[in-house]
Amino acid sequence: MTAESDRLTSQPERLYAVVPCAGVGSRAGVEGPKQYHPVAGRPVVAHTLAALAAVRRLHGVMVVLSPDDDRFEAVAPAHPPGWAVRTGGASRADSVAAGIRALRERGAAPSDWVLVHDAARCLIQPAWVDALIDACLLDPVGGLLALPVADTLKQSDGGRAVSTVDRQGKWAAQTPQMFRLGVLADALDHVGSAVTDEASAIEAVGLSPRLVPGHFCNFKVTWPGDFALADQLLPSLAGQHGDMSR
Ligand SMILES: Nc1ccn([C@@H]2O[C@H](COP(=O)(O)OP(=O)(O)OP(=O)(O)O)[C@@H](O)[C@H]2O)c(=O)n1
Ligand SMILES: C[C@](O)(CO)[C@H](O)COP(=O)(O)O
Repeated sequence: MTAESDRLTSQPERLYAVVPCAGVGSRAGVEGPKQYHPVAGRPVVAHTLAALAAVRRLHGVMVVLSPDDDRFEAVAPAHPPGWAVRTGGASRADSVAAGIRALRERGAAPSDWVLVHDAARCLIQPAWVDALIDACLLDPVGGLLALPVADTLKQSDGGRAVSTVDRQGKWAAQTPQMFRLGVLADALDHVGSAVTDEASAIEAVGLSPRLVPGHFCNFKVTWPGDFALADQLLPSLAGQHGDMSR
């Protein structure tokens, strides 16, 4: 750990990140898992980890890899030993639960905060993570970066629009998503593997996560065209860390 994180050990509650990095990227159309595909000169996950490493309030970043991952160490040689585990599961929720268990084994407490961030959201900027922390640190539940839906929403059937869905009050969830470690662990245990984000698990136990406006560039690399878009955006984002506006 760094001198900065040593200083933080005197704080009653610590903040940790869990980075699920065990997916296969079946929609991305590239060879191998998309988190290792290069964008702007580095693998996707290397950008993600560099941004999180610059968030000074994070005490540690736990990366969850697939059991057969043989690329991580070469891609992130500076990542602290013991802070990457090969216990990723069949679903994202399983991988996140494994990351939380690994944090517990390294001394994290139920009252500590955990910020879960997709390895595949490689455009994340430290200032956006800090904005989430600032908004959630005093919140009784925690919350997530998200964007109000800007487009008209269609319900489809067989490739045709059959109705228009009211977009009022609808937000698109991003990551990081920040909750108390113990509450999140129990919620994930309660809902099982099928939920696609942490907020879903928290909602399922009757709590309402805070929605913190994110940035449209914080998209998840999902489709083949997303690599080229990330390539173009990453260099220009690096210079404007403080700007959450669009
Ligand atoms: N079993 C899984 C599935 C996903 N993830 C991670 O969760 C994040 C978001 O998931 P997604 O974009 O759906 O990744 P993939 O499952 O890799 O992609 P796809 O659904 O296209 O196969 C990614 O960083 C991915 O590596 C994970 O750790 N474990
Ligand atoms: C967590 C997430 O990135 C929020 O948008 C998303 O839910 C992941 O979903 P996926 O089904 O793994 O793509």
